[in-house]
Amino acid sequence: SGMSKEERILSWVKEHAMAGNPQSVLDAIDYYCYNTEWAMNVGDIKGVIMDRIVEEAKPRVLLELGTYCGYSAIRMARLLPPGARLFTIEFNESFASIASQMIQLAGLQDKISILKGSTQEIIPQLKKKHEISTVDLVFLDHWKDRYLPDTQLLLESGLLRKGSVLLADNVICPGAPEFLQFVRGHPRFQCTHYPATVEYLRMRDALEKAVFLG
Ligand SMILES: O=C(c1ccccc1)c1ccc(O)c(O)c1[N+](=O)[O-]
Ligand SMILES: [Mg+2]
Repeated sequence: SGMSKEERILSWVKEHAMAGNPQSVLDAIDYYCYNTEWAMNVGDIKGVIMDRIVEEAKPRVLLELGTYCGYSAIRMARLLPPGARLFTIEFNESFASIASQMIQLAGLQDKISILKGSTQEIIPQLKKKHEISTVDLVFLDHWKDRYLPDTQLLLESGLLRKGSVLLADNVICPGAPEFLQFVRGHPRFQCTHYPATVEYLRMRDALEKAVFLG
């Protein structure tokens, strides 16, 4: 009974953002989560680091693991040129519904496709079902113990090409130690660590970028 936290965030955004203005949607989510209720959006501090990495990589096919309310999908898609596409996988039905409405409000529904289901079932289907050859950038932000198995699945599925960028949230907090050890020790990944803070808090966190060398 009653609204979920994610529904409360969505109604705040509907009241305070401007339709068709992605930045105003991001700002409204961040304002609510700084001032009213914490939520696990990547946020503005790590978001600015993400912006730079996406702008440098100029990806045309993006994959996100863990949509939640759509904040990071909107953050990345707002930077993309016409024709670029972002596919985002979400297991939780209510999160997917909230995200769909956020993305609609941002006016980015033509760039973003929400794929409902688990990463382990959807990743192997991407080539056939969504006519994807390889992905240029992957943002990992789902359950932290899935970062490593899903990275291995991406490799096995032939979805990474020379220069594909893996960008992982929360490698410090909550942490993804097995993923970090794997990519940092792997001869075909070039890793960069971006220290930051947990969204809306002062606690330390970081993004890790791992570029596949082919
Ligand atoms: O796991 C949590 C978590 C753990 C405990 C309590 C609340 C959230 C979390 C925290 C910050 C994140 O950026 C994030 O992506 C997640 N997550 O669930 O994927
Ligand atoms: Mg996160």
